[in-house]
Amino acid sequence: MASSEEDGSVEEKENNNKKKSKSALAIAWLTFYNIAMTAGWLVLAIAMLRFYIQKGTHVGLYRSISRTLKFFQTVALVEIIHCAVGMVRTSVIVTGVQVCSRIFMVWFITNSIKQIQNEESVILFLVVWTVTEITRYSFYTFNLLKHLPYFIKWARYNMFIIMYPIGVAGELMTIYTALPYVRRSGMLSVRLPNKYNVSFDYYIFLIIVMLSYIPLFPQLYFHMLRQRRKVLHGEVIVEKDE
Ligand SMILES: CCCCCCCCCCCCC[C@@H](O)CC(=O)SCCNC(=O)CCNC(=O)[C@H](O)C(C)(C)COP(=O)(O)OP(=O)(O)OC[C@H]1O[C@@H](n2cnc3c(N)ncnc32)[C@H](O)[C@@H]1OP(=O)(O)O
Repeated sequence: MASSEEDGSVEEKENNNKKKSKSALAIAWLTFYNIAMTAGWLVLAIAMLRFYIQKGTHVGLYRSISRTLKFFQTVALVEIIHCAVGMVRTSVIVTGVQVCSRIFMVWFITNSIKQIQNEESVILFLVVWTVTEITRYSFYTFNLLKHLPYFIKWARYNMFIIMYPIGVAGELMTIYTALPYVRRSGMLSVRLPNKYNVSFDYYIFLIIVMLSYIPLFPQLYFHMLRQRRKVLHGEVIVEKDE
């Protein structure tokens, strides 16, 4: 009896150790990930600033930073995995919408439609994304290291109030500007007749994407407002299953 109790406690200890080492591994990974992402977005910020100071114009800025932007924004897909495996306490859907809409903007809008790369709206969302991501990833890093300066916490849960709508405005204006080029070129569209008997109109798809901001964006915005109340004002929020 005593020995089986002992066995039980040894097993329990082992399980606890496993859990501990797993979470330590997760913390190590997240710390590395957040530091790398903070650095990546800082590199982007510096590159954009240098370009503008040297050239005195935003024309050509997107092209000069596009590789770095594509790399770091695409890597953010990992965040969906973080949520899916329970490494972070965030909804997969909320993160999925946030990350996929960014990936879509980068790869299927700005990267694919060269004519719009010098639009001011592109610079608008790029600047907003960059400021937001430097704040967000440094918030996660310092939080994991348990040395979170209040101004970073404050910035993380206040700046989005203004930044989110500005970023969304930049994205929507960019898609809107892209519409005539997409219509004229017929890019990424599949016309009938073809052997698979399917058709796809990228122009219509973009209009649907723009419309989908109406139901989706408020959900992300209200999610952040709830996070703000929880973190800054200590409110206990009962989340519905998302
Ligand atoms: C195929 C075509 C698709 C087209 C779809 C079109 C519709 C799109 C509509 C939406 C448009 C969005 C546009 C957007 O791109 C515009 C902008 O971004 S503008 C710039 C302003 N943006 C922001 O401020 C972004 C705000 N959003 C976010 O921060 C996140 O992305 C979000 C997932 C929305 C919220 O984050 P989260 O729920 O994680 O909140 P918290 O930060 O408070 O964290 C919660 C807990 O999780 C821990 N956590 C999360 N991630 C990490 C990490 N990487 N490392 C460590 N820890 C992490 C965090 O610490 C919290 O833990 P705890 O609760 O234990 O403290």
